[in-house]
Amino acid sequence: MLVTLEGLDGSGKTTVWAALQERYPDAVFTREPTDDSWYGEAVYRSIEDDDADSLAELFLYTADHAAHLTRVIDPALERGDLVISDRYSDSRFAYQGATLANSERDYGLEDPLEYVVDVHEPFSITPDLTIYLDLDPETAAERAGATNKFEHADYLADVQANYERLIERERDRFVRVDATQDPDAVLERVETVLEQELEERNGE
Ligand SMILES: Nc1ncnc2c1ncn2[C@@H]1O[C@H](COP(=O)(O)OP(=O)(O)OP(=O)(O)O)[C@@H](O)[C@H]1O
Ligand SMILES: Cc1cn([C@H]2C[C@H](O)[C@@H](COP(=O)(O)O)O2)c(=O)[nH]c1=O
Repeated sequence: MLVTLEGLDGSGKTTVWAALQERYPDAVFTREPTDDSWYGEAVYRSIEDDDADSLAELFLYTADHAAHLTRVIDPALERGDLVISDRYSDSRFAYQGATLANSERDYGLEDPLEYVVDVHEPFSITPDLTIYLDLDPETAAERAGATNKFEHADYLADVQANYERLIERERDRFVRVDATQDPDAVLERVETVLEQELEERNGE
């Protein structure tokens, strides 16, 4: 089963992801951008470049995703492992959807979010469950510390709007968790959601 954690920068995904490792010692814990491949390194270079071309950046993230699927996700799912990823394709749909929409250059994309979804369609795997840590853009930017070009409230507001579009059309896959709660309460809620999903699947 593939479970993904999504949300704005600073919403607490990595905090939850790290805590879940104690609860699920046999699961495969992974993340995007990857932090153990040259594809991921290329993505981090782009994140640091305020003038990066938005379309090129989309394809760097997508290349990292493709290699991540081949190297980590596919084999783990084939073994029947539980996979928990800190960010996954919805991050691309929401973030690059917003970046492309706001780009100075006109790429001729009618609906950037749909374009990014379509790029993934032939080769990617849709998660079984996506936990969305819901936080307002201002608090998210504050918690994240505004250390990169994405961590600003006005940009994160556009990203949030894109996440809402994604949630609206896949209500069964997404579970929203209130990320304004204290970290223990957030973790407890995430664990409950995950347990319920695992029980349902085991009972099938
Ligand atoms: N529920 C919470 N309440 C208050 N602060 C939190 C909460 N969860 C995490 N934090 C703090 O917010 C900051 C960002 O948390 P974290 O790195 O887990 O977020 P993230 O969603 O993974 O961010 P990013 O996407 O930018 O990597 C950290 O300082 C963390 O300690
Ligand atoms: C996977 C992915 C990530 N991003 C952005 C979101 C963050 O600002 C950075 C780095 O991610 P981290 O969780 O803070 O380490 O990259 C993105 O724009 N598109 C993506 O697909």
